[in-house]
Amino acid sequence: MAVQPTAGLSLILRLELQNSTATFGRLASTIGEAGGDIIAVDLISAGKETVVRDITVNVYDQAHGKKLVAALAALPGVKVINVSDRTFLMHLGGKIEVHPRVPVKNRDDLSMVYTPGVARVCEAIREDPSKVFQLTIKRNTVAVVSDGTAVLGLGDIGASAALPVMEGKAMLFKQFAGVDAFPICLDNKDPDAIVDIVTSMAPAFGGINLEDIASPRCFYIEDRLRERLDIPVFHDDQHGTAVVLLAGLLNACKVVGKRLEDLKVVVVGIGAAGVACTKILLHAGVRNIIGVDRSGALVRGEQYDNPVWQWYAEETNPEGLRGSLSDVIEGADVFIGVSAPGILRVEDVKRMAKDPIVFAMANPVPEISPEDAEPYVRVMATGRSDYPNQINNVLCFPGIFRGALDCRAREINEDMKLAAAEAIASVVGEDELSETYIVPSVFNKKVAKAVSRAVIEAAFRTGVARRERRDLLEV
Ligand SMILES: NC(=O)c1ccc[n+]([C@@H]2O[C@H](COP(=O)([O-])OP(=O)(O)OC[C@H]3O[C@@H](n4cnc5c(N)ncnc54)[C@H](O)[C@@H]3O)[C@@H](O)[C@H]2O)c1
Ligand SMILES: O=C(O)C[C@H](O)C(=O)O
Ligand SMILES: [Mg+2]
Repeated sequence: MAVQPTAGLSLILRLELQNSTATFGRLASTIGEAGGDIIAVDLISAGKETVVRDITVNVYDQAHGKKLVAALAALPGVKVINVSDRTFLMHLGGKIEVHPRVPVKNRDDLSMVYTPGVARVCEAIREDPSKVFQLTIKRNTVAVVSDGTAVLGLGDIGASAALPVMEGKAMLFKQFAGVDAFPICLDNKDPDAIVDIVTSMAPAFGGINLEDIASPRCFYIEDRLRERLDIPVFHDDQHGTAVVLLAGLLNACKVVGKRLEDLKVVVVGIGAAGVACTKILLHAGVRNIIGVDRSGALVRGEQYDNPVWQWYAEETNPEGLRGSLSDVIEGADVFIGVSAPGILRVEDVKRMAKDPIVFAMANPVPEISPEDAEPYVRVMATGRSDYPNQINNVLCFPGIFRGALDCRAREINEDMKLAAAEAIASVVGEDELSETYIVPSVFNKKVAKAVSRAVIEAAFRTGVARRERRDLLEV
């Protein structure tokens, strides 16, 4: 599926060029003709006969990058010295590190932060366990836990391969909401073992963000952990996604002038994200939702091995539509994809209702490319950073945990999620709303603040906050 060249695949080509404008001209036009997008040109060294330059080029995909490099290597006067991938360069050595909050400059400091002084702090926590929130990292630290079974849309790629995503989540927690998050990838797929491991490590954390754990195991793991722990347990692919989806849909409906209760919504991919998106939409008042997975639409009366699908079939698809995505998409107002790349065909988009809304949220490659869909849709969104309308759980998880940690919430409940969705939607003013601006940018500093404020309010309202309101001023 064609997507435009982006920074997601950006190459730095170190080239030795013969010192003539003709060489550079040929080089630039070869890159342009091959569909590469030149982002930067840097001079590394200059000699009499040759110069060495770094040319940064965005490409479509790896094959495109290879073709482009081969075309350059074939040019007279051009020698390819090295090709590096900027994304890989950003991952060298990992993306996060731990910093001490107080300096340890001498023996006095050492005897306070460490032995013997630390022992009194330990005793204080033993006497009053709630002091762990004041005297340790617990108050501001979240574990990002994955078993590597549903990493983005890449599937079960294992714990080590999941680590770059979990590090990325940890970075975003810190950058957008000041939350210290730690990536924990478990080389274990036994749901009960995962529950035991996470329960055992919970003392160090103020919250647990489950990430990229495949369904239906993710439902069991989250439910058990919520029963066993007194800190928020939040499966981001379920609830973070659902919150942002609802925020986007609230605003998209304003743009197209439709009401939630009148929509026909098709959700494809009835896994972690699809189930949670459906639940939040039902909660928000959407009545006609049809869920489609690999074997077609889920229909009441059928027997499914997955108990969550059994629930799903009972609660959705009021008209009992059967068949494939193509069969059920006729007349739909909204398509929500949380499944796999390229599964939505242009012909099917054309058969949706007037002013269709398409949220193709599979990562890293959406269900349909915006380039293919845009001519036929009114509002188009993906999960990616390189297109407008990024419906991605990063708009939710930093702020929702910020709020939960600050008021020391026991859990993140339905009211807190709805409040978060409304807060995200409200950051885009009515006068700013448009087809290409239904959710705020991830970089909009108002987002995490608005979300955490709304979440704290909802936590107090629903009685799950463990701090006094007045103490929040100290945060
Ligand atoms: N944009 C976001 O914020 C966001 C958040 C969460 C998940 N996602 C994306 O959604 C996708 C699913 O994630 P998940 O965590 O729910 O995974 P999951 O493994 O829990 O669920 C995926 C579901 O999609 C179904 N599926 C796969 N291929 C399909 C196809 N061709 N047709 C119909 N159904 C198909 C699977 O059977 C499964 O039920 C991934 O691509 C992920 O990157 C995006
Ligand atoms: O990681 C993302 O970009 C969003 C989401 O958590 C996903 O699994 O795709
Ligand atoms: Mg995820």
